[in-house]
Amino acid sequence: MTILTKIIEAKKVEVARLKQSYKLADQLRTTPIYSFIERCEQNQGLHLIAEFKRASPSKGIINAHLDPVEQAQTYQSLGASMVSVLTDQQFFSGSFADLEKVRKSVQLPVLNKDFIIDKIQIDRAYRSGADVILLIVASLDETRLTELYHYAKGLGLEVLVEVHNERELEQAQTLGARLIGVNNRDLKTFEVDLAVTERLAQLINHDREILISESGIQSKADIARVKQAGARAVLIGETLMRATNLQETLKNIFI
Ligand SMILES: O=C(O)c1ccccc1NCC(=O)[C@H](O)[C@H](O)COP(=O)(O)O
Repeated sequence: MTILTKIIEAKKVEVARLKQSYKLADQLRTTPIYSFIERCEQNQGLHLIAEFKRASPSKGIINAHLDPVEQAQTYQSLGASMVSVLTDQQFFSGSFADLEKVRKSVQLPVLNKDFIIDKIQIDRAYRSGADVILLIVASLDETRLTELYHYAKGLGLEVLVEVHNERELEQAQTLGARLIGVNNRDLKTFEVDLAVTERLAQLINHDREILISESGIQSKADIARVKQAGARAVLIGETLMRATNLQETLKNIFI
């Protein structure tokens, strides 16, 4: 069983529990939706999506001690255009409490990084203050992907559709997705290869689609490479979570 399959199996259990316990009326959204797409349209430069991620299946514990609010505020002060928050507990040591705290502490779009397979998770993301949700093409059949995509859009959320190969990219494009995340990490083998961004970038309609290069970005050379390929944003987690001096790290790698 691949790690993605394991995560999705665990999500099915989580969703079943959520359906028993989560009442929509419990928590209404009061914050406005911050648009990441508008930011990209207003500023043609390369955007940073900075991630809060304590742990991951490929790396184990990355940094268990950081405070999500301090980290997110530092990301904001250093010029990030969006903060990504992992909310999966079992595999990434994240939580919706992290997301809610981050939402309250920054004036930036917040991406809910999770493995969404059901509308109820979108309701929870929306009510927790997320502005953008992630849909991973590899983890959904076409009908469910389409249903979840339109459901989220109907709530006013933006949707980052994540792909790793040509077939998945075609599905994202058929949906009409504007935010397309190319994951450089193969979620079956954990192998990271920036050539995935370079390859798929050639198939992107750069006039309408916003290409986000995700995972494995560690250096100025990596950023230059994906930018050269046509990426409009980079999503960086581990490199920022391990940095002892975030300002220095970003100065050194971000162009
Ligand atoms: O990071 C993992 O090990 C992982 C494993 C299985 C599914 C998803 C996984 N990561 C989620 C992500 O998309 C990354 O956190 C994100 O792209 C940032 O990557 P990085 O900069 O390499 O931390």
